[in-house]
Amino acid sequence: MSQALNIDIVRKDKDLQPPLYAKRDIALVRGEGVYLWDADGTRYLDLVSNYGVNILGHAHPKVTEAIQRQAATLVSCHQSFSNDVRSAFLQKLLSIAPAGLTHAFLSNSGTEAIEAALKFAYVATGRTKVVAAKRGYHGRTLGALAATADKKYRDPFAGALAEATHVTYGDAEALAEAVDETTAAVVLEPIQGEGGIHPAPPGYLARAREIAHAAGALVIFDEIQTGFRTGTWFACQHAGVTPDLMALSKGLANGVPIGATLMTAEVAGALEGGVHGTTFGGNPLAAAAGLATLEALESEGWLAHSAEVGAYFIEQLRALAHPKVREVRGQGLMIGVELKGRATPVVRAMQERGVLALMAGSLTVRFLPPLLLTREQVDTAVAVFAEALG
Ligand SMILES: Cc1ncc(COP(=O)(O)O)c(C=O)c1O
Repeated sequence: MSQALNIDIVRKDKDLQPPLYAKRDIALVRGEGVYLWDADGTRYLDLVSNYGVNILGHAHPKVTEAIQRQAATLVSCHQSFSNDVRSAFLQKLLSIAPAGLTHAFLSNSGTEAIEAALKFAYVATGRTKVVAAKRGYHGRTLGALAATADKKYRDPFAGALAEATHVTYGDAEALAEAVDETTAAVVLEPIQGEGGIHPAPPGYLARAREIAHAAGALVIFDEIQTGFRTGTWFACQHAGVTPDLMALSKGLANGVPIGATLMTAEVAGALEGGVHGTTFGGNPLAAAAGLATLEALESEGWLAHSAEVGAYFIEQLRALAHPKVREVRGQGLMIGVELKGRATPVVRAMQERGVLALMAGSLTVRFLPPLLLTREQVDTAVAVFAEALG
């Protein structure tokens, strides 16, 4: 394929949409496993996996087969009708959920999963105030945006956002001060993703649950980015803390749009018809992809693999002891390298060398690869990262 073809696609993609994204200058057209190809036929090692979505890599045979089979059977089915594949998916999802989360509402994205969690917490508590964390990211619909901290996203909509207080992540004292008898929910990521890959300090999630419950508020864990990626099904399982509501999306169906809001029987019991709804949520296509994804994660042993390879990745990054690196943080295959300077040039230099990485904030290079990554591919990634640092 010619260079002109790639540039032409990039230009149209850019010109025909509102300018909401800082575009990278390649057009990706195909993926297989941990690799992506652009329209010119250049191959990239994918440490982005669509911002953490393609947990089983691209075109995983079992997920592809499930999608093809379901596409030829029944794509769409409103949740007012029952469906065989949706039932099987829900059963599987709730069987791996932390004990106590017994019901799930299905939607189509991360922000929708949070939006539902907030509404359910409002209804279950009869309150509307949210306490969330500085650096926290929970999506950009108006409800979810109230919980998101970044002023850049919030300020244009300040007048339209629900009441929310943002406290320093990891500071239980600050949380205890902010939570009161008007608080519906405390919303936290077990590891902050967009905010720079910051794992919760030991004991923080358990303390947050205690503080919330003492005030009659609920705890929402946002596992949209952490889910399936940290060596266990869910990151809160490392801390042994179960929330009242848990939001999932990204990796859950390996690329088919999906969101899920898991909840306790108590929260489910407080909801009634009309509280929330969606036309596409729970569609059989996404359910089939989700079921195949969860089954493959389990039967092929990818959680244990990601714990092992992730620890190796972190070890190799730390071993670089590069003077431009401030800190390496993460768990499993959710890894951030905070630099002493801007991350953009490093991410760009890696792309030029055939490795795709992400930013998290302006200083952190973020790696969210498919769990399929091997030690050899880690070695390549670390060598390219070191070269890109200069
Ligand atoms: C922790 C977290 N919550 C919520 C979201 C929003 O998900 P979506 O972009 O699917 O709406 C994201 C997306 O990056 C996320 O990382």
